[in-house]
Formats: sequence, structure tokens, C-alpha cells
Amino acid sequence: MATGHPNLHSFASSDELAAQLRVYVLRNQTSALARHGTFRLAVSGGSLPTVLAKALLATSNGTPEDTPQFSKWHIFFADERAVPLDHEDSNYRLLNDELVSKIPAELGTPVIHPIDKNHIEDDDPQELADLYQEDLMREFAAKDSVKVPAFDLILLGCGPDGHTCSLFPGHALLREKDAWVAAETNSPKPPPKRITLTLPVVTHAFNIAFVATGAGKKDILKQIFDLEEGSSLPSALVNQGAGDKVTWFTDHPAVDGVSFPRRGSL
Ligand SMILES: O=C(O)[C@H](O)[C@@H](O)[C@H](O)[C@H](O)COP(=O)(O)O
Repeated sequence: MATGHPNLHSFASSDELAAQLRVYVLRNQTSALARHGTFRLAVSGGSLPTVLAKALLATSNGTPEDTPQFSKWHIFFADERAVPLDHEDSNYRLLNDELVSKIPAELGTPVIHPIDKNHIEDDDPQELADLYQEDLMREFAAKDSVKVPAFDLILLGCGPDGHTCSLFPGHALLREKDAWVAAETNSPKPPPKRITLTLPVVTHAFNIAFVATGAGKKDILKQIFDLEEGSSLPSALVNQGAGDKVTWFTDHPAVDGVSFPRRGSL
């Protein structure tokens, strides 16, 4: 059961947002390394990999708390399109182009867990979802004997319709209770075939952050935070399921008119 309310922060510039996202991610790294010696995070696509790269590739002040220890990171995908890894729609490719390929050698190399369409013979995303779930089981269940994997951190975007991961409004996947990873075959946003973490996995993470910026997010954030009608939107369901484990990184245009009490710096 979720406790507390999500934290919503609104920053004056993309530089400020990136700086605070860095502090937040590295704080989660420190806690994760203390818990189990690795940092297991999941990321989504959209603008997130670019913002994350800006945050993490900035110059460190030299302290352990401000240094990404990438060799201890396991990076998973919160969702992925069922396309080859070198396809322009691939979230793996996006993350690699924006962040992973630019990590300086002295910071180490993260272990990436791709959702690789080349591993399946036909075009069935369910097969891909099953394979990814097996990957998660190897990573989480064997070590921790858990029913639901607990990512140290999940970093998400929020679409203008309130979707997050590849969980779309009104879709039956929002009611999935058992699977860790699910297939979407008819996404309202192209490409239609996708793989996504399910809501129970997202809300079970130690922490969850959304990055949502720009005036184009204003209406949906108003619905998610202010209006009863927003309560069944996928991003709102993450808020409800995870409570104060959720932190939103926004900018001023995105929250213009959103009446939510907890704003400001972290
Ligand atoms: O798979 C997708 O279609 C996108 O990755 C999508 O889910 C994206 O994450 C959100 O729409 C937020 O996108 P922005 O962060 O770019 O606004």
C-alpha cells in the first residue's frame, strides 16, 4: 500500500533540472550500492535519455556521492519497441546514442539489458516479453527470492495522453497483476508492437521518477494532479500505487496552473 504523496518539483531551466536529477539519481545509486552492491535501474525512451545524459555526463566534483560508478550499474528498459536494436525506433539505440556511448572509460561500463527482437524468430512481442521477464528473473528472483522485482530506480516519461512506459489510458494491460513484463500489440502511438514493465513492477521499485517538461505537458499534469478524472491515467496510477516513492521533475511551463503543494528544489 502506498504511503504519502508524490513529490513534484519544477525547475526554472533545463540546466537546473539536470543538476537536480543528477543529485537524485546518484543518491539512489548510493543507497542501492549500500543495499546490494549494484544499482539496478530501468529507463524509458522519449526525451528521457537525453536529459539523463545531460545529468550524468556533467563533470563530477570528485566525491563518491557525485560520481556515477557505471561498472556497478545494470540498466534495464521500462519499455521498448519490438524493433531491431539498431532501428531508429529502438529505445536501446536511443539510450546508447545519447548516454552509454558517451560515458568516459574511467567511469566504467554499465551492463545493459536490451529487449532484443533478434532473439525471437517470429514477430510475436509476447515472446519478447517472456524472454525479458526471464532476464529479470535471473537478475532479481534468484538473488532475492522475490515475487515482484524491486528496481532501485525507474525513470519514466509521461506522454501528453498520460501514458507511461507503454501503458496507455484505458488499456487492459493496466489491470495486469501477475506478469512482470507484458506485450502491447496495438499501441495507439506508433510503433504498435511494444514490450513494457507492468504497473505492479513499476510501483514496487524503491523509487520512481518522472521527467516531464514543456507547455505540452501542462494539461495532462493538471489532470493527473488536480482532477478526479485524471485518476485512471497510467501516470496517475503510478502516483497512487507508489505514493511518496514518486518524484516528478518538471519545468515551470509544464506545471503552469497545476495546484500541487510540494514544489521547489529537492
Ligand atoms: O515509447 C514511446 O512512445 C515514448 O518513449 C513515450 O512513451 C515517451 O516516453 C513519452 O511520450 C514521453 O515523451 P517525452 O519525454 O519525449 O515527452
